[in-house]
Amino acid sequence: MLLNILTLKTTIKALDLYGEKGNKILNCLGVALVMTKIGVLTSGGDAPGMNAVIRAVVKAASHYHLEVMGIQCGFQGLLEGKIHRLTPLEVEDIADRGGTILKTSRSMEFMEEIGRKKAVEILKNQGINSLIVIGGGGSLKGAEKLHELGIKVVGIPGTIDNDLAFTDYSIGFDTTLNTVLECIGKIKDTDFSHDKTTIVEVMGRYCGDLALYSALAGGGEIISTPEKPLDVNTICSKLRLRMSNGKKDNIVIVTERMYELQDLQRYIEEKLNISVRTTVLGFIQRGGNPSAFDRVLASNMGVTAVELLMNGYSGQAVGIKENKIIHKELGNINAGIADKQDKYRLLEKLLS
Ligand SMILES: Nc1ncnc2c1ncn2[C@@H]1O[C@H](COP(=O)(O)OP(=O)(O)O)[C@@H](O)[C@H]1O
Ligand SMILES: O=P(O)(O)OC[C@H]1O[C@](O)(COP(=O)(O)O)[C@@H](O)[C@@H]1O
Ligand SMILES: [Mg+2]
Repeated sequence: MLLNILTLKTTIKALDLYGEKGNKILNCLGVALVMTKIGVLTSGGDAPGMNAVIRAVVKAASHYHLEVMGIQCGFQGLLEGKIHRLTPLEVEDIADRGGTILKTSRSMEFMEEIGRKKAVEILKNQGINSLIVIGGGGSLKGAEKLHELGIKVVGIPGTIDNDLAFTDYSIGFDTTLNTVLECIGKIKDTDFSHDKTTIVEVMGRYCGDLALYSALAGGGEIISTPEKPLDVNTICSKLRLRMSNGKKDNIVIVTERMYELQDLQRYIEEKLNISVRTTVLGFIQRGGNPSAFDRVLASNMGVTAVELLMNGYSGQAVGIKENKIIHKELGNINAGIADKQDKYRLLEKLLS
């Protein structure tokens, strides 16, 4: 009997019937499914659109007659066995909600090999043989390590930072960009009224995309990013030039972690003899309803991840390149932040 099941499974795979049809055939014969339970977790900083991915995963799995187990609080929750079944009904109305219904964490315990081995044991005990990890670069590194330990894993980029070179967009980036632009628009109203200059600090960790795309969208005139940092004197000379051209209210967008903001503000005030204010946008940037773009992207990536697992893939990350959904080996994605020279060149033309 066992031999027959194995033969049947091999035939199903060879005929590319893995997935819905394959499971149905096995189901009819009363045989264990090819892939029964998929685990899903969100990890690292939350990002708008993570819920839309969870919905897509559960809905797609249900479409293919598979079960999804939601793992709460990221890798840490996995280590603590916080696992429950996610039904399609539970995820019916979550696509428009910010944050993550599964909650998330940064786990030190999972950084250690011993922690990861414990995680594998817990997954096996729960009968979870496939896992979808939604998170940023660190989370996808963790996913890769689980794959190396024998778990079938697919990663989905979910981070507001957009700091993963293998994909043009990570889920959450578009929503956050829109939030940044909305906030800057409000700051501009008051800056204009007072002929004031404001330094706006945006998130991004070590990636300047939120600052860069904000400026491209008309949100700010001077930007300083980890990829193209400006020293304080260059910021002052750019501001001086703009003021001599008659522009008295100016926005300077900087990526977090680059400056002591109080020092930067004081330096500009003293050097140019103007009044400067600083606004750190902070966690406002991470919350809020996901944009339509993020929701559609999330749906696309969530369904793709389920189908990849059904087709026997593991150790893959789903991404989007030139408007096409792609997948790439997790081991090959962490090459750092994408080169955005073309975008910086575009910006130069918009600011002159
Ligand atoms: N090199 C790594 N090996 C294993 N797990 C990792 C690694 N880097 C990060 N992780 C796990 O992923 C979690 C989230 O990573 P972090 O970098 O904080 O956020 P993000 O994934 O959103 O970029 C970490 O707290 C840790 O549990
Ligand atoms: O939530 P924390 O731990 O304060 O971390 C703040 C960091 O998280 C982010 O908001 C998102 O980063 P990740 O997606 O890599 O977790 C960064 O922009 C920021 O530097
Ligand atoms: Mg990150």
